[in-house]
Amino acid sequence: MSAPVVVAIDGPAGSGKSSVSKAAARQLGFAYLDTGAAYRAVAWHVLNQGVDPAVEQAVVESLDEFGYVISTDPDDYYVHVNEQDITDAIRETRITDVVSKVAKVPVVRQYLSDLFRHIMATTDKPGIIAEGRDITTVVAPDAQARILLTASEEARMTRRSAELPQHSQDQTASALRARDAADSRVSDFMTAADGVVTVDSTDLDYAQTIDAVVGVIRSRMS
Ligand SMILES: Nc1ncnc2c1ncn2[C@@H]1O[C@H](COP(=O)(O)OP(=O)(O)OP(=O)(O)O)[C@@H](O)[C@H]1O
Ligand SMILES: Nc1ccn([C@@H]2O[C@H](COP(=O)(O)O)[C@@H](O)[C@H]2O)c(=O)n1
Repeated sequence: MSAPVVVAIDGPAGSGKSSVSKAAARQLGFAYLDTGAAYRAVAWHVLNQGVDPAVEQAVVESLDEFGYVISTDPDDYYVHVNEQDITDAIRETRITDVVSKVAKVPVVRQYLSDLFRHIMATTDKPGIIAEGRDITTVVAPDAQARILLTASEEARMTRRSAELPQHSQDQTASALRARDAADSRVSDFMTAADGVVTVDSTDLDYAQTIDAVVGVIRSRMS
């Protein structure tokens, strides 16, 4: 069997990485890997164990008990830790607020990056789309298609606010800015590295963005 096509997509919070990657994977019959979900799962696990996410050594030790399973089927998506379904729990604000603290721990990054590479290499689908912050640059710099999915800060805030009507727009905007600022200290997902194609969705609707991403992937496969 030939090696799967690997597609790497990075971008800032709210740029559409998860929703667009999942839809593109469905269209192409590919697997879908949400790497942010893994960092969120570590954050959930750390809090669940009563560990302070700011204490690096304790976060690293918590990985010993981290029984992580993620689905890569875009039509049947779930995240489990130690057999508990945390698919929805990892989207809670209490997780989003601390995830950058665990994501900056080098041992956590190495542990998860190895796991991502293993999942990519062993997919039974003809290809896999992995999205996150450092997939084009660190996790899979040799991917067949590498995309930076961006949108203006204003567009990203508007989209995220629509998902969180219970929060004020100011609250949502400052949380998103703070997370991008913290994550930017670890990975560069605001500028495209050499060979990475930028798709700017600021003036595209959701369907147009999926078409643009699928178009880039198909162009790299032919
Ligand atoms: N081009 C677009 N036009 C309008 N809405 C969009 C577009 N792309 C994505 N969206 C919507 O924007 C919201 C944010 O998208 P999504 O959650 O996929 O972003 P993300 O980059 O994965 O964010 P995060 O990194 O914070 O998890 C979703 O509600 C999604 O449906
Ligand atoms: N490759 C990645 C992916 C994610 N992160 C960290 O996880 C957080 C959650 O990611 P979402 O895409 O689900 O919003 C993100 O804020 C980063 O802290 C990462 O470091 N590298």
